[in-house]
Amino acid sequence: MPIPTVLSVAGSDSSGGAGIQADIKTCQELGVYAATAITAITAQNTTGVQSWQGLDASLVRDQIEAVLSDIGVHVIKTGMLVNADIVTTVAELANTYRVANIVVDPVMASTSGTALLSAEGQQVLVQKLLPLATVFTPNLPETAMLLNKPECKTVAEMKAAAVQLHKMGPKLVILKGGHLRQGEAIDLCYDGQAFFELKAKRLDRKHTHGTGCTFASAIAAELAKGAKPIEAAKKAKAYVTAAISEGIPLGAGIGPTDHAAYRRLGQEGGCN
Ligand SMILES: Nc1ncnc2c1ncn2[C@@H]1O[C@H](COP(=O)(O)OP(=O)(O)OP(=O)(O)O)[C@@H](O)[C@H]1O
Ligand SMILES: Cc1ncc(COP(=O)(O)O)c(N)n1
Repeated sequence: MPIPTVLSVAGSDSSGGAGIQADIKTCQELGVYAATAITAITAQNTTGVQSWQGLDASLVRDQIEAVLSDIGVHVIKTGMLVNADIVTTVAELANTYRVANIVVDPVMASTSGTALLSAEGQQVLVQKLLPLATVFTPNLPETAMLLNKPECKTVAEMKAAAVQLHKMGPKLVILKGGHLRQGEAIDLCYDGQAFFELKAKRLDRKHTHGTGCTFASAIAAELAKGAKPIEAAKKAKAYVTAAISEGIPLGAGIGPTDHAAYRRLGQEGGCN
C-alpha cells in the first residue's frame, strides 16, 4: 500500500458531523486514504436521529471484502455496527485478512438517545471484537452499560473501570471523559501496565456532534501512518480539541465540529 489507509465500518450521518462522514473528513485532513463499509443509513440532523435502517450483514461483508481483497488497509475503524451479525462479520473478516490494527468505538446510542447497537450486538462486540482491538474508545455512558455499573464521576472511578475494560481484550483502552462535565477534558488510557491521562482544557462549546467518531478516526489515521497507539492518541486528542474549539453553528441543535481546524490552527488549537 503506497499510502496509509483506513477502512471505516460505520453508519452514514446525513448531517455530516458524525459517522462515516466524520471519519472520511478526519482521515483526509490527517493525510490518510479513507475507504468505507456502510452499516446503516441514518436520517439525522443537529436535533437528533429522525429514522434509520441497517444494511443486511451480507452487504456489509461484501463492502469490507471488496476493499480488503483489493486495496488492503492498515487499520479498520468501527463505529455504528447495528447488530450481532454485523459485529461478527467485521471480526471474521479482520481475522481472515489479518488486519494489523483495529480501532473500536462502541457506538451504542446517539447523543440524543437513539439506540444504534442492539443488546445482542453489545455482547458479541465484547466476545468477538474487543479481543482483536488495538484501541478501544468507550465514553462514560457506554462504559457504564458494558460494565453494568453506575457512570464514573471521578478519574479514580475511571481508572477502576479502565482496568475492567482492559480485561475484555483490547491492547489499549481509552476511556473518554467528555461526559464528566467538570474539570479538564480527561481521557484515561490504560494498556494493562500503566495509566496515561490525555488532558485538554474543557471548552465551553455547544457544537460537539460527532466528537467520539472524530477522535477514534484520528487515532486510526495516526496508526495507519505508523504511530504507536499512545502517540496516535495524543495526536488525536489535539485534533479533536481543535475541531471542538472551532465548532460550526449549523442547525438548530448540537452542530458539528470543524474537521479542518487542526490544519488551520495546528497544535495551538489543540491541547498539550
Ligand atoms: N467540552 C469539551 N471540551 C474539550 N474536549 C471535549 C469536550 N467534550 C468532549 N471532549 C473530548 O472529545 C472527545 C470525545 O469525547 P466524548 O466523551 O464526548 O465522546 P463521545 O460521547 O463518544 O462523543 P459524542 O459526543 O460524539 O457521542 C474526547 O477526547 C473528549 O475528552
Ligand atoms: C451514524 C452515526 N454514528 C455515530 C453517531 C454518534 O455520534 P453522536 O454521539 O455525536 O451523535 C451518530 N450520531 N450517528
